[in-house]
Amino acid sequence: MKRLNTLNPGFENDFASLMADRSSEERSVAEPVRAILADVRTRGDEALCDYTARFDRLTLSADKLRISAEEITREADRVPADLMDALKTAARRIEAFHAAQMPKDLDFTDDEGIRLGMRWTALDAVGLYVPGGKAAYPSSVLMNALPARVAGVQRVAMCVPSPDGVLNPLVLAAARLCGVEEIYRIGGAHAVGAMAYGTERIAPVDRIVGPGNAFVAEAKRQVFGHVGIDSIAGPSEVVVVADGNNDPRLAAIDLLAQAEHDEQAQAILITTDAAFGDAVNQAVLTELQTLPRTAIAAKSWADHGAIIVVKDLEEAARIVNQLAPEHLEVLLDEPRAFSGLVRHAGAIFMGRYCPEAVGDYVGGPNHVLPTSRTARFASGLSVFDFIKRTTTIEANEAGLKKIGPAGVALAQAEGLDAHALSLSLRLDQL
Ligand SMILES: NC(=O)c1ccc[n+]([C@@H]2O[C@H](COP(=O)([O-])OP(=O)(O)OC[C@H]3O[C@@H](n4cnc5c(N)ncnc54)[C@H](O)[C@@H]3O)[C@@H](O)[C@H]2O)c1
Ligand SMILES: N[C@H](CO)Cc1c[nH]c[nH+]1
Ligand SMILES: [Zn+2]
Repeated sequence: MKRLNTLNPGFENDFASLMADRSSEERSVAEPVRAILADVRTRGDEALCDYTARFDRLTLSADKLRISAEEITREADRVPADLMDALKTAARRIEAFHAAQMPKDLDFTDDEGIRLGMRWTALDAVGLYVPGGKAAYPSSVLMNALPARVAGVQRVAMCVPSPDGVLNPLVLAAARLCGVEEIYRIGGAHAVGAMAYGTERIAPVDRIVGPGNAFVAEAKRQVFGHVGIDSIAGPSEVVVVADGNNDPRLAAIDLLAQAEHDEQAQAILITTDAAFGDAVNQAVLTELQTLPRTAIAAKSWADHGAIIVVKDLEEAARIVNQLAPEHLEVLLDEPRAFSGLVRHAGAIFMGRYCPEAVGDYVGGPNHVLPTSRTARFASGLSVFDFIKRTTTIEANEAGLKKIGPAGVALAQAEGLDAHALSLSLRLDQL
């Protein structure tokens, strides 16, 4: 864990190295991922089976890549009723929030008599990545699949690894709840490659969405352009902004809630109170002694964790904006005022009773969020990742007469004579 204090002379250097930390890790997986993607493109299903044996310890033949309808039913039926109720509560809230996002088409005639429009169309085929290496993520099934369903996507395929061949009943129950039937038991970069390029058994999709580890995030980055992606939603991150008026244990647990996802996850505390920072660190070390996922969380905290002491909340906000974290938790009396200063964060959790875990499961907004400072330009998953726009222009003689001559002038200025003629020949007929 790094300790930083904005009053220390070396602060700028320390902070720069904290920010560089994320990108150096991404660079280290770029070459292995490139090789995996190239191999999947060349050898298709055979490569998928080889990588699944190597990384997930599961020997497969190509005809077993897809999880059968019988397996889905068998596993999903094993989920106890109370857990199904929890899943339905989450699904209801997530679906309602995403339904509220759906935009309206535009259709109007402007002052010059031209009818203009913009209509939204759902994508034909999307691929959902649901992580499953170090933990199972039924919640990510809901977060991926429900916006796709709300948007009206026709074909929804899903990849989820099953380490050692073990299927997760709740993951399959969540898929069934969302109407997802095309599910492949593969993960990692090779699953992303399969959905992007297609193989003998897996038809390619138009866009790949969903979170994953560094290999998955890098694979999505590399297939972008061939297919669309939502964002770089890699190893989890949280920045907790807290004054000294908090329970150090709660702040510590909130940091560990992200650290326990992955050794590469990053949890950062920013505080105006140095003594509180020390107390939180002590509480982290205490909690690590009993948390079941200690090995992962302790490595994340040791390698990527940080406590930054700032002189005031304005300084805290400036640092948050530079970090552009996936999640920002604001443990202050006036969280709304502070969040007004924040321009770059995937999602903000406001108030002492709104830990980030609310958003992971039952808040409603999506938990698939941009990491590695990409919240400077990217947003969390939403219905907008499953729809696209087409604009329309409709002009009659009167309209063309009004706006056509300006078009002719601009076409001639660009030296594009056929463009100019396309307009002027029609104008000449009027
Ligand atoms: N940003 C978000 O929105 C968000 C949401 C949920 C989870 N997450 C993150 O998703 C990740 C989930 O990671 P996970 O590991 O549990 O599941 P995962 O499915 O993302 O990754 C597991 C797969 O990675 C591949 N893999 C493992 N080691 C490899 C290697 N050395 N070379 C190539 N491929 C390899 C394997 O195929 C394995 O099945 C965590 O980092 C978590 O923080 C992010
Ligand atoms: N915090 C993760 C996003 O970084 C999402 C998640 C799912 N389950 C638990 N947490
Ligand atoms: Zn989480």
